[in-house]
Amino acid sequence: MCFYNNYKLTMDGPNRPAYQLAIQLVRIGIVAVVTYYCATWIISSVDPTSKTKKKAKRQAQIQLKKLNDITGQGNKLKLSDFNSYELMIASHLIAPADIDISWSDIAGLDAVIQELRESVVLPVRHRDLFQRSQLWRPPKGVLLYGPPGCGKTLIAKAMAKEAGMRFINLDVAVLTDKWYGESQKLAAAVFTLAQKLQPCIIFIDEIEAFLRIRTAADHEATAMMKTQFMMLWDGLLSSSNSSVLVLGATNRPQDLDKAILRRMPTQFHIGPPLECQRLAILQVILQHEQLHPTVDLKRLANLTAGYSGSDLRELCRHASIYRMREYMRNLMIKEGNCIIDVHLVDESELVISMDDLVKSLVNMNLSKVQTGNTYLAKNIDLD
Ligand SMILES: Nc1ncnc2c1ncn2[C@@H]1O[C@H](COP(=O)(O)OP(=O)(O)OP(=O)(O)O)[C@@H](O)[C@H]1O
Repeated sequence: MCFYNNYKLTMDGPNRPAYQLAIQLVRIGIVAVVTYYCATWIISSVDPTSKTKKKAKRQAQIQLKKLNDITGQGNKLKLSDFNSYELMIASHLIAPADIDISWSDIAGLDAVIQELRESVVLPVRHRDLFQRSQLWRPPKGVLLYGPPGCGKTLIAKAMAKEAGMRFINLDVAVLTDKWYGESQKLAAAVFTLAQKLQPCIIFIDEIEAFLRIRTAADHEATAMMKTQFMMLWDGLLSSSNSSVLVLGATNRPQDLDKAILRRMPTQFHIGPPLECQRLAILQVILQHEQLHPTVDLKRLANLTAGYSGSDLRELCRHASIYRMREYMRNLMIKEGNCIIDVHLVDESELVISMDDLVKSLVNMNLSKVQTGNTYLAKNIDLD
């Protein structure tokens, strides 16, 4: 008993503070973990971008998986290789296999296509050969400029597809995050992501909205972001082994900062289509449609001076809808309000006629005149 008491005294004596200390440490640990999770939860519920970030992460996951499905085993991309800013940008990623545009979908721009194939696509596809000379390397910046709806986005996508390049369709609104500091991190992420994914195109539509001439009225954060964007771009320019291309499209090249124009030495004007180009565009748009023998595309091309490719597409779409509506109207008169069996649809009655196209043209001209776009008001001889 005496021995036990002595033992307890000696063991409890020195051990007691250590035991207390251990208890304290465990308590501190628990409080730290609880505080961390509470703080994270509060920050994420207060941060209005947290939902967007989660959504972007999910989207990025899908896109990266798609890329992995077509990449070799050794080059698999892992979600953990990217930080949260890169994932925000990766949600705007398009894999070449997902691009449904090829050169054959673009009409009337053969000279531009030829030049882009030789200056950008070939050096990317035959990298080893073109690495031999500094002067053969593809440009790091290309600018497509011209009026809206004339094929700039089509060219960008077809180029990415043919060159097998990953395509970041940069949504500038993502970069202009109102949370100070975020914009710069996102701008940096655009380039680090592109480097990780190369060969890669960073496509910036309406680039003038983002990189317009710097003025004293610029917000400090915007000015810093622009400067940083240019610095990162310079890093790209000085790197000899990166296959990243910044491709900008604009309707207002005069609004672009001179420093940006200097970084995009290869520039192409995609102008309003001429008559022969309009004919080629109409042929491409209507290539899979059934046309009545009365359809005269040459005449239509002549009547559509001032129309962009996008206007021509709208014209054909409306004509096709008129045909469909007329068919439905006649059917309703004949059959009453019944559900139509698609197998019994008489295809010959859905053939687009010249009258449908001219009717669509007259209506479009009218709406253009009403909206002040009078250059399209060409008198149409309906006979
Ligand atoms: N050269 C063309 N060949 C075939 N289709 C064309 C052509 N140009 C335009 N189109 C049609 O017009 C649509 C819009 O073209 P696109 O988006 O490339 O224009 P854009 O120049 O990028 O316009 P924006 O400046 O408004 O972005 C295309 O989806 C296509 O249907």
